[in-house]
Amino acid sequence: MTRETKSLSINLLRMQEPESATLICSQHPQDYDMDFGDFVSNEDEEIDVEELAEPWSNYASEDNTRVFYPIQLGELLNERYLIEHKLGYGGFSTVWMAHDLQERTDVALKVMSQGGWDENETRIQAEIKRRVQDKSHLAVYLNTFLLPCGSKNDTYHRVLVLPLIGPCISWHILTKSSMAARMSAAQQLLKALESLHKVGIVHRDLNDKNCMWGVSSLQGLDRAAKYQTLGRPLKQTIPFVELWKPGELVRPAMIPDELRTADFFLGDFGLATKLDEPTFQVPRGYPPAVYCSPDRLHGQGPSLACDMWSYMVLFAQLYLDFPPFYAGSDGGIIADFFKVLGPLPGSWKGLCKYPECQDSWYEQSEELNSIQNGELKARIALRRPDVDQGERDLVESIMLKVFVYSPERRLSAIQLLQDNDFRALMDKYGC
Ligand SMILES: Nc1ncnc2c1ncn2[C@@H]1O[C@H](COP(=O)(O)OP(=O)(O)OP(=O)(O)O)[C@@H](O)[C@H]1O
Repeated sequence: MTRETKSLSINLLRMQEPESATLICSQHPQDYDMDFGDFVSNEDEEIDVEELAEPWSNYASEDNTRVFYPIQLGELLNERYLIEHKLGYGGFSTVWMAHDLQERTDVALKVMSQGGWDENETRIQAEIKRRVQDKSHLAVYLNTFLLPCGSKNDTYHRVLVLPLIGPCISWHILTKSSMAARMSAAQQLLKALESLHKVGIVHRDLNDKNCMWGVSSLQGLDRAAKYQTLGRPLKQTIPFVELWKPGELVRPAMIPDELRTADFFLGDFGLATKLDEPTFQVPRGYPPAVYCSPDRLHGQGPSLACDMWSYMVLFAQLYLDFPPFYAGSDGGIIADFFKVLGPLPGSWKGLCKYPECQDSWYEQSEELNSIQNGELKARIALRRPDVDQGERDLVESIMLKVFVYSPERRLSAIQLLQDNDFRALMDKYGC
């Protein structure tokens, strides 16, 4: 780190912690002020960072599209946001924990890749901020700004300043959470979807990574205490790429269970679209196969009903610990739809995205329907042997109101929130 950066960091610390900074600086200026985590010191640590951080190749691109913005811990963005830790990354961004020196609060900065990938998300989030009445379960930006890219004046990276939330849905968290907490999350997610759908916005990418619990505020903690809570950042200079500015790969923070709140949020609106959007404005893309509705996999366009299918996969995951359909079986996810829900509509034959689809999966038969209907029941019983048959029947009935091939016949978010079976299950868990 250069002398200039070091003195900037000391000044920043003074701004952040006016009471104690002078004293700490004079006591341990080197140990304390410059503490932005540890560089890897052996091969194991290097592997650790490589596995959990974004691939270094995301910082290099032959055609200059989708290039990530290199960032170092301790950097100050927009003269206001001090980068303190890493939170995660996606296909289009890195996400960092920063201390907002102006508001004296911690935020998440989603630093979008170059190449226009920010445009749809920013536009839709602005629309949500303007038009959605109840935004309490939607992770939308508080602010946005642009970072110029290198010496080129015409290129930039967009940054979305988001409320700090996380972690996302994972088996690890589900198995440690009460059923009441999981069902409350399912209800909050449905309310998030209802408020989006009311204004005609389709999310199009509902999956476990985009649904997150809240975190308690770290307000009042100095950086050392934050690192003690979230794990010290482990970092490595971005290797192999000739960068126009310094940058680091950083292992993401671990949000401890005690910090997780009962609030639940839907985020990542990168693929979201308005129903009345002209086709050229609709970004291409699908949710991961296990969350994707069968109509989309057979060439139909996005609709509110495709979000509802993805929602029901998440509801099932929250209830059963796992998504209800398996993409790994022979023939992929379509084979599993056939196994669980029976033959797909005959009119979809030949339209599937996947070449392994068999024509016989589209042939209607009463006998197959009755056998296959037992499969969902069996999967629920396998995953939830601890609950009584009455509750398992209720859950199956809820799932079958949305796991309907025809999008027109799927219950909407508003209908499901008012549905007697859904209400009965939520009431049982005090939601
Ligand atoms: N507000 C937030 N607070 C804490 N962590 C966040 C926040 N937003 C995103 N993250 C973390 O960063 C990761 C990447 O975010 P996000 O999915 O929005 O990025 P993306 O580039 O749009 O990804 P994708 O390729 O899935 O579209 C998330 O999985 C999550 O771990």
